[in-house]
Amino acid sequence: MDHPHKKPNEVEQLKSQLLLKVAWYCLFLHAMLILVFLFVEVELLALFNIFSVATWWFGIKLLRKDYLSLALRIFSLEVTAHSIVVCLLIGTDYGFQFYLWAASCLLLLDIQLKLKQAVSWCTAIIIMFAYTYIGFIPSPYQIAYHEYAPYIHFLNVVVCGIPMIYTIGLIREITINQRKELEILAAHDSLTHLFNRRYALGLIHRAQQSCVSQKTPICVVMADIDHFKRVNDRYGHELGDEVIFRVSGQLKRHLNDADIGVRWGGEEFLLVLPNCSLIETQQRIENIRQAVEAMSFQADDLCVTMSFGIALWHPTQSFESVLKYADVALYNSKHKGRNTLTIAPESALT
Ligand SMILES: Nc1nc2c(ncn2[C@@H]2O[C@H](COP(=O)(O)OP(=O)(O)OP(=O)(O)O)[C@@H](O)[C@H]2O)c(=O)[nH]1
Repeated sequence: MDHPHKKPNEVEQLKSQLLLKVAWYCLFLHAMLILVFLFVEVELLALFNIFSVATWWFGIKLLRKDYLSLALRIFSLEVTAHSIVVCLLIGTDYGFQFYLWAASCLLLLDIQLKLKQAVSWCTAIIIMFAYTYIGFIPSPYQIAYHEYAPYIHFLNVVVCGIPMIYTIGLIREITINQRKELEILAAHDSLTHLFNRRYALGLIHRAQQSCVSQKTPICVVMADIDHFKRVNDRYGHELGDEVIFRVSGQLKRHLNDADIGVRWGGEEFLLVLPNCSLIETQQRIENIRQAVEAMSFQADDLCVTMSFGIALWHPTQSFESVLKYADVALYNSKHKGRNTLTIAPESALT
């Protein structure tokens, strides 16, 4: 069984890789801080930073083993505890309280944490940040080189700002990518990557309107793989799927950018060819027919052919009517013995 903290998908993998870089950056930062605190003679904090380096090291190990959520919680806890301890010891002059903002960002990246929980924790951390200005001064420590406090403060704000910008940027990137993926999934058939029926209807409508306004022809083609049931029965469903996939590949190869290729049903396809006359359509479909017939498969004796029904879409016709004409023409192709194309007689109307 999967560990509840184990990452589930590709997005999380990307997040994990990027976080690994941040974790290394933090590990080196804490290692540097050991020297800084020794230099300013706050040995207790130097000691705490050794503990921090060990925590980041452990977190990196967790990330490498794909325990992203657990690693994020440990990082966030470390950053929170560290900021509070530092502020308790040396006050807020040095700006270490800003690491509490970075801790919140880390928590927000943990998608296994429910939004309510994440927001509650982050709110608590930010309240703690605000409280450091009231309750954590004056500093009990007399620090050497106190005059450098504003510069360290400045540096800390910059260093903390990076994870914040980074987190928001990462969330933005993930959201954009996921939206693109969803759009593609919603528009396409998963086996053939042709448009699915529901999405294609809008495209077809727009293409037809554009052809009507430009007074250019548009053709509708129904295409169906011949005796496909036999392919499934004889060679199995898996090879049947491969046939559908390869046939779709041939269709796509012969379509232009403006054309619309749709998986209309199981082994049935709809092609809409804007700005294409009946003669041109006939020629292009004949090329597809020949290309499909010429395909070879692992099973040597398997020969795949397709039948087509072509209809010219007159501006006054509805989509339903032209589809019916193309469908009847396809039926006629099947009736004629298959592996052929038929033009709907209604196409001759002007
Ligand atoms: N492998 C596979 N088979 C499918 C898929 N979708 C539909 N089918 C099968 O396609 C077959 C279609 O058969 P029919 O409609 O009888 O038509 P046909 O055998 O192609 O005969 P004709 O159209 O008359 O040449 C059915 O057996 C369906 O189960 C699919 O996605 N994958």
